[in-house]
Amino acid sequence: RAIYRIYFHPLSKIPGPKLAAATHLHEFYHDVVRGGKFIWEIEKMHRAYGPIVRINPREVHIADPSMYDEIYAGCGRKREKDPRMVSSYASSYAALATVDHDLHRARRAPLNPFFSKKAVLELSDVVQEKVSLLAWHLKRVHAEQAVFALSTAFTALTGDIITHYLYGKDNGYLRERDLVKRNIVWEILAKGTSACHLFRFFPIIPALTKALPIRLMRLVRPALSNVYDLQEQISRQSDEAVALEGAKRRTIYNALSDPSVPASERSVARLRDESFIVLLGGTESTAATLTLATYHLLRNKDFYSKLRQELQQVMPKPTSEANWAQLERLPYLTAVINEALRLGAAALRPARVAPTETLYYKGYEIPPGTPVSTISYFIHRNPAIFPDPESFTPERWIQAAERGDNLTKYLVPFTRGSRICIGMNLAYAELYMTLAAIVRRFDLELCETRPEDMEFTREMVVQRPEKGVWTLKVRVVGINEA
Ligand code: HEM
Repeated sequence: RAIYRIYFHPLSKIPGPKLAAATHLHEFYHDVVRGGKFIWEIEKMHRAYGPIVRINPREVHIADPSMYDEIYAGCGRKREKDPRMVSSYASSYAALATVDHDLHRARRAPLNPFFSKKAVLELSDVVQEKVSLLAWHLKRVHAEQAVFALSTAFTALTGDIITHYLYGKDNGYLRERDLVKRNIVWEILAKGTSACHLFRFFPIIPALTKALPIRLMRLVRPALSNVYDLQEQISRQSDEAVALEGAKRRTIYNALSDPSVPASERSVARLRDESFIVLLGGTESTAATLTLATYHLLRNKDFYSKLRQELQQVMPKPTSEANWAQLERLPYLTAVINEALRLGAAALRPARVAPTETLYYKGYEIPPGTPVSTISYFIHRNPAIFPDPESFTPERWIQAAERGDNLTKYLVPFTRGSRICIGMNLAYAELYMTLAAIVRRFDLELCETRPEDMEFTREMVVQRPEKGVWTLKVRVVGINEA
């Protein structure tokens, strides 16, 4: 089999190491055994073999932005997911994990209306309410002179916003004094995402786990109790949401269980998986981006004061409120957010499959049905596009705009095409409104946060440091009220 894969397989002409072409064990070792390290092997392969590499027996990785819109195509061109890749999400009925192009479109359709720019702007008050609660915590820890885990607070903020979208009622994470106490989502993200690579290689594990009753699973694998808690919570909240007759706002859950959705798509499994992914997807990445942005703003106080000065244009008083539509016109805030998305976005390998098209790249032919990927990390760290790529430099976006360069075409944290992140507009609203509210009013200082706590060394769908999750702690040293 290895001989066939290396010499006779349709991908045998694609450059790459023979070991990677012969066996999946190479990837298994680096991602499962070493824990999310295969991304660095891919980086080495590109250094040795150029922009197109066969990274395993069946997948091609291309680190060239000019191919991005071919791989992540939209406009009616069919793009499917790789069945082997989607099992890492352990939620096979969610749109995110749906392989087939047409079924994905059908599953995404009821969700779309909630995430258009107009819909997100109309729900600005939901975001604003949670941002105000975060401000309440900042005032509280200022009075107590306490160290504050801001990264955890961001997870509570985004978790509360997305549960409000899902069920019309938030989970109350921000209402707790101890922000971790009831936040199961935070716990799953902090401890559970390391299983993503194992699930990819052994999809039977999540499938079995879901097929068995939760009560039995609690006995078989007690270590996953937080996942079961969340599953039970989702079922409970789903029931409540349906019972919420005459709710002021239509929720995502109502839309998924609407009679206009085909009966086969209204199963408990479908609703549970979609809610689970929207909840996790809507919590982690935005909170991580807020964490990274704040970390860099605090490491360089010039960035912080420059941003505060700019914010005064739309927030004359420190307590003024501004929505995303007002804030997105501010070039420096936009540059800070772009830079945080460039450096901090999810590091997953979002493979796409063109089921009926042959793709061509520099004389190489990629047959239909081949998983092809580009990890955004490689585009975002390309020094020809972003000189000194590791440095957090908001000014690069301002200078590019002055030169008339459209640098944003290389910013792909949400991917593109038919499978682009559905929550992109909500993420932007959260990023703009939260950063603005913090920077305009609060003076913060970094504390108990080492550079290695914020370093990306492991890919677990999202970026992870060597140990645990990105952790940003601060002290509130001043509050501007006048
Ligand atoms: C900075 C914040 C965010 C980033 C960087 C991000 C990134 C991504 C990426 C890269 C994908 C594609 C994954 C793949 O191809 O396998 C994706 C999909 C998705 N994201 Fe996000 N995301 C963010 C925020 C959100 C938010 C706030 C939500 C809330 C609803 C969300 C929900 C989803 C869902 C449901 C999908 C699947 C879409 C589909 O397959 O049609 N994300 N996201």
